[in-house]
Amino acid sequence: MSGEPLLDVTGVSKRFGGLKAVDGVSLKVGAGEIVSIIGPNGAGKTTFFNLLTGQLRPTEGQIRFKGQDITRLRPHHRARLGFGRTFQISQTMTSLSVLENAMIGGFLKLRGNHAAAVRAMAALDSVGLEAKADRKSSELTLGERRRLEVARAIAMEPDIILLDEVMAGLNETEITEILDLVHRLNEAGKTFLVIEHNLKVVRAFSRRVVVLDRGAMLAEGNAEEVLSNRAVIEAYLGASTA
Ligand SMILES: Nc1ncnc2c1ncn2[C@@H]1O[C@H](COP(=O)(O)OP(=O)(O)OP(=O)(O)O)[C@@H](O)[C@H]1O
Repeated sequence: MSGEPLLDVTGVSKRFGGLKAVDGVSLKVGAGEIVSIIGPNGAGKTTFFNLLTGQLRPTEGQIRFKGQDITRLRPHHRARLGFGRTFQISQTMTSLSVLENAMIGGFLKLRGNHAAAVRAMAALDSVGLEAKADRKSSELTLGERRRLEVARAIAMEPDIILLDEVMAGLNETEITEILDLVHRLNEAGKTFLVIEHNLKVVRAFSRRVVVLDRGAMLAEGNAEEVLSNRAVIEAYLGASTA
């Protein structure tokens, strides 16, 4: 990573009562990287994402983005600065059209339906869903719905996109489609931080992997190094497998 990192997290913790869900995590992400975050259930991955996007405030630590301290900024301010994330398409959103769903991302930065629709169409085009823009989202397959979630994040025109288990429940073909999509967007300059359970996907996704265990960073490095690390195997797959 040369120069100032895009995202610079220093000693961030989050306490829920007696539980330290995130415990002193530091992480730098450079522009153009794809970094995967793995770890057992309850390791603190989603809590860490929520600290980054502002849904939660850290108990300790600092988060800098594009050189600015954003630790106390609200989620919509962070989104305007260039943070995008996927959110699952909820039941109520499936009654909206594919285009309307994608427009939700555009509204964050733009005023007016027309501007948001133009940007949303461009986002749908980049995920290969432009031909389905007028369909109800409920008509989409699960794989298409995940691509729509990515389109909604892209419509926010973010610098960094946080993907929270976008592969869950997808078949091999759909996983390959999303992998190709992320790599294409990455080549076009987007940075990704990805929570992923499927280790085959993690290997295909990224050169750099971060492992969280009980809130703390257990290991960090390239995928092969990290996934063959004994402490990681024990934490992630259980001591018997190590
Ligand atoms: N709002 C909350 N209040 C209290 N405890 C919470 C809250 N959110 C998360 N936790 C706890 O914090 C810990 C970390 O949870 P988190 O969801 O971040 O883990 P995770 O690594 O994303 O897990 P999974 O892989 O199962 O999604 C868990 O013990 C969880 O029960």
